[in-house]
Order: sequence, then structure tokens, then C-alpha cells
Amino acid sequence: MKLWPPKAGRIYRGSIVKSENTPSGPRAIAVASGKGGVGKTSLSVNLALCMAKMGLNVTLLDADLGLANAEVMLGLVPRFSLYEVLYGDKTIEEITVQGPFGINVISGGSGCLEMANLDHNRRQWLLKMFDRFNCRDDVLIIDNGAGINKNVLGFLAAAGEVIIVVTPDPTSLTDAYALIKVLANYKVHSEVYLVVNRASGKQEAIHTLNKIQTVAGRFLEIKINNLGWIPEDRVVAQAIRKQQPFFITSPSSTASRSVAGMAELLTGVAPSPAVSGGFWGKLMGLFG
Ligand SMILES: Nc1ncnc2c1ncn2[C@@H]1O[C@H](COP(=O)(O)OP(=O)(O)OP(=O)(O)O)[C@@H](O)[C@H]1O
Repeated sequence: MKLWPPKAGRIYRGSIVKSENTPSGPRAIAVASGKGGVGKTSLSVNLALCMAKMGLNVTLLDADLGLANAEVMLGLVPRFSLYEVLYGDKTIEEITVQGPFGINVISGGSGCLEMANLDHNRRQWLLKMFDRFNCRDDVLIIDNGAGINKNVLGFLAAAGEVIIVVTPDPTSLTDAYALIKVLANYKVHSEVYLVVNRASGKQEAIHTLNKIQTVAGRFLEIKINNLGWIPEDRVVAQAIRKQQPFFITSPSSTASRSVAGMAELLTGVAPSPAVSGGFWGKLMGLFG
């Protein structure tokens, strides 16, 4: 039985959820990594599509402050980004682009989601715009930039759930551990999901997961949950070159089946309790 999304009247974590549209907004899932280029965007895009295909209303937010990779992978060319919401006269609806399976894609716009650089009024304006945005979403997937900085940590802290993407490459492992350590030490989250990407096989994926779980178990107070693994698969790279996500071009590939397994797992567990004000409220609150 699916625990989530809650249906009207269902008893959910001790309280009755009256409607699917809670004032706290959608379930926010942030995708991050220590090292760049490990497959965050590819996972974010394909997970969003997979969840949408399951019947959920999904928005993908490209919060990577560099290039708008999520849009490129989807073959979309958004004319506007949150820049035009912050500094122009556009609304969130006007900058949102529809992707396959009806997913909504919001482009962060290079650099403009740099929260620490936004003054208080602009942050409040963004919050107001998201409040006005008649959001019927079940899920918000946030594709973050690589590394550990104030901005990424803010997005991860505001999200209810965090997925860390890692590859078996030792440098990726070290960088992922560094990120997890910050999340644990600052008590940002008490648990995170881990996805091992580009593994040569199940054994390598399990070995990679075990390495992080062992070290984290010994030194950190954070639980690392296994969300799944994606093999090194040329359909992934080919799909990116074609600007068509692999979940669409190769639905029966191991990579697609892996992502489907992750979506099943996520929808099978209740999300962490919603924060009042939702993702955007918490994000703005963190930056003052
Ligand atoms: N499972 C995979 N099999 C083969 N190639 C892959 C796989 N996952 C990712 N790649 C390759 O890695 C490259 C980087 O992927 P992606 O852009 O998703 O990473 P990223 O972590 O979002 O990068 P950035 O940190 O720059 O935002 C892709 O262009 C693709 O060629």
C-alpha cells in the first residue's frame, strides 16, 4: 500500500490529511553531490519523469547556478528563469516550462538563485511569488550545484529529503563524505539517501555504499539510506547527447529500471514531516 501522496481523509503520521494540497506545499527532494559531474542532473531529470509517469504532479527546479543542464537534457529552451521573476515582471507560471509527462521545469537562471547575494526584499518577493503560485504539485525535485557552499546547504536544509549522488571514484566518495559530514555536524538532516551512479555492477555499488555507511556509522550521527544504484550505461550518455532523457529513450534499460525502483521506494515511504511555510518559506527563513 502506498503511504504517499496522502489521499483526502487518510490518517497520516497521527493526523488526518484533509486534502492533497497542504499549505506547506509539495514534498521537496534535493539532489546533491560533493563532486561535480557525477550524474545529479541526469538523476533529477529522470526521477522527475518517472514520478510524473506514476501520476504525481512534479516540478523540477534547476538550482544549479552554473549552466541550465536540466533543461538541456530535456531538450527544452526556457525563455525565462527566476531572474525575470526577481528582476523583471514575470510570475512563476510565466517562467515555468512543461516537459514530458507534464513535468514543470523552473530554471533558476545563472547565479540569480544565489540566496546570500539576494537582499531581504528580493527574497521576500520570491517567497511571495511562490506563495501566489497556485501549486498543485506533489513533488518538487531540486537539482543542486556541486560542492559545499552556503547556497547548496540552504537548499538541502530547506528540503525535506536529500539524495546524495556518488560514483565509485575515490574522489567522488571523499567529496560526498565531506558533504554528508557537514549535514551531520550541523544537524541539517539526520538521514540522507545515497545513490551510487556509474557502478560497473551491483557488487561495486554495494561496496561503494558500504564504504560510506561504515565511515559515517563510525564517525557521524547520520543515517545513510540506500536508494539504489545506476550502472555505467552508454544509454545515459547517448540520451544526454540526444537531449532526450533515458527514461524516455530507453525505458527498459537497467538505468531506467533503477530510477523506477528509486521512485517506487520514495513514494512507498512517507515524507519527513512538512515544515510550516514549506520549502520556500524555510529557505528564505534560513537566509534571514
Ligand atoms: N550512469 C551513467 N552512465 C554513463 N555515463 C553517465 C552516467 N551518469 C552520468 N553520466 C555522464 O556523466 C556526465 C555528467 O552527468 P550530469 O550532468 O548528470 O552530472 P552532474 O552531477 O549534474 O554535473 P554538474 O556537477 O556539472 O552539474 C553526463 O554528461 C554523462 O555523459
